[in-house]
Amino acid sequence: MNIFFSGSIRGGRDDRDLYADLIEHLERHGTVLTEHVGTENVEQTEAAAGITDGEIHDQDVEWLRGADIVVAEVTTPSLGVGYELGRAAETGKPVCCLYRPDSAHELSAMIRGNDAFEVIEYRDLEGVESRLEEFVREYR
Ligand SMILES: O=c1[nH]c(=O)n([C@H]2C[C@H](O)[C@@H](COP(=O)(O)O)O2)cc1CO
Repeated sequence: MNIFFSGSIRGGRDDRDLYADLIEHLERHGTVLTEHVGTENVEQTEAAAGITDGEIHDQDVEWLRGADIVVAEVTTPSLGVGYELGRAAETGKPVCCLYRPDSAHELSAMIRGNDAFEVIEYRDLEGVESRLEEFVREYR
């Protein structure tokens, strides 16, 4: 199973460690196409490799097309994550959005208000693992 994991990069990296943990968890169930979202210094690595924003966009959309499911951590608001979710919604792929309500960020109505998205509210990794697993198993 191919999994597209979406998480904030230029929107802010406060949750980077959590993304890495979620990706590690998801990798037990399939291939995470966007492993770099959880890695340190992702932008510096892309810049050093001479990858342009256009290439980042096109590669991302290609991975999105090849994904069976989409899992997004949406607590840190990100234009890129919102864009990916909008495109995913158009394809009808299963989308799961993970949100921590005890954060300072209110979840957008464009995410919570889309009935096609499964929104899981949680506090920490331990509290979300089994629900995430349920979601993944549903589409395996
Ligand atoms: O360097 C990047 N590489 C990359 O893959 N992305 C994709 C994956 C993330 O799920 C999403 C993050 O968007 P943003 O950078 O606007 O927070 O966009 C985004 C960037 C930077 O915008």
